[in-house]
Amino acid sequence: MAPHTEQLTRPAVRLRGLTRSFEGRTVLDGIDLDLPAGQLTALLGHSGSGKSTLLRAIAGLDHGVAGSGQLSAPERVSVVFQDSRLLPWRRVLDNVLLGAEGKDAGRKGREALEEVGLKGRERAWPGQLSGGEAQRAALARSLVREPELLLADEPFGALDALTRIRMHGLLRELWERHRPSVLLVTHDVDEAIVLADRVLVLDNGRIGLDLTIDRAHPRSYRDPLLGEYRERLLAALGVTEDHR
Ligand SMILES: Nc1ncnc2c1ncn2[C@@H]1O[C@H](COP(=O)(O)OP(=O)(O)OP(=O)(O)O)[C@@H](O)[C@H]1O
Repeated sequence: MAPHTEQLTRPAVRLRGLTRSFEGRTVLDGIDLDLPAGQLTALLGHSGSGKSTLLRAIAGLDHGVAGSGQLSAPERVSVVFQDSRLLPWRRVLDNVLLGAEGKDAGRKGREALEEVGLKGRERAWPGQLSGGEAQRAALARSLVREPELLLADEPFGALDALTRIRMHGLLRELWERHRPSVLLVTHDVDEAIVLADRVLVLDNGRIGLDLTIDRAHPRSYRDPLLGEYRERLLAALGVTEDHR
């Protein structure tokens, strides 16, 4: 393959035989996975199935955890968690700029805050933000680094239903504008279906289902054609009619 072709088709993340275990208990059991550059992928799985373990491995945040296998990921990676992790003693803009370098970092930080709808809140303290606003600031902080890969671990899990729906729109919008590869860990099947182009289910330490969601955006939660995907994902998660 010519070098430039390889460059174009090279996945952003490549895992081969990835294993991770804690105290002799295997959590990830030989995962093979490619995440193509620029794709928005969601990762579902039961509580304790290893979603965060996988995300932390890809982020390189799991030093000291026992494991093996091959893993390659881009250099510029941003991670967003369920809580915003803003430093309470720094103003919002200063939080966004933490670790950002270059003489135009300030301008980029202001632009990122404007993109997430926080223009005018640059000098606010994190304690003055609502939960949704704090997550917006966390997204702005991740954007400023212009990540090739955005890893998001249940970023909307602590938000109320209405705010969550707004944040879905924002994430999709930001993704369309910047096109990073995204791996979104979530418990919410509908969130996965509405946002992602591909949904993975982690089961018994492996990728149990790898589903392409072939519907145009923006998607509606009420789209009956999404129902079929929902059924398949719920079945893969072991949720049957009796459990609903
Ligand atoms: N640092 C650790 N030490 C010991 N065990 C751990 C550690 N981190 C994770 N585990 C265990 O590994 C398993 C997978 O945890 P992980 O947090 O990856 O699951 P998860 O799918 O993200 O769960 P949830 O959806 O509840 O957040 C769990 O049984 C957990 O107890």
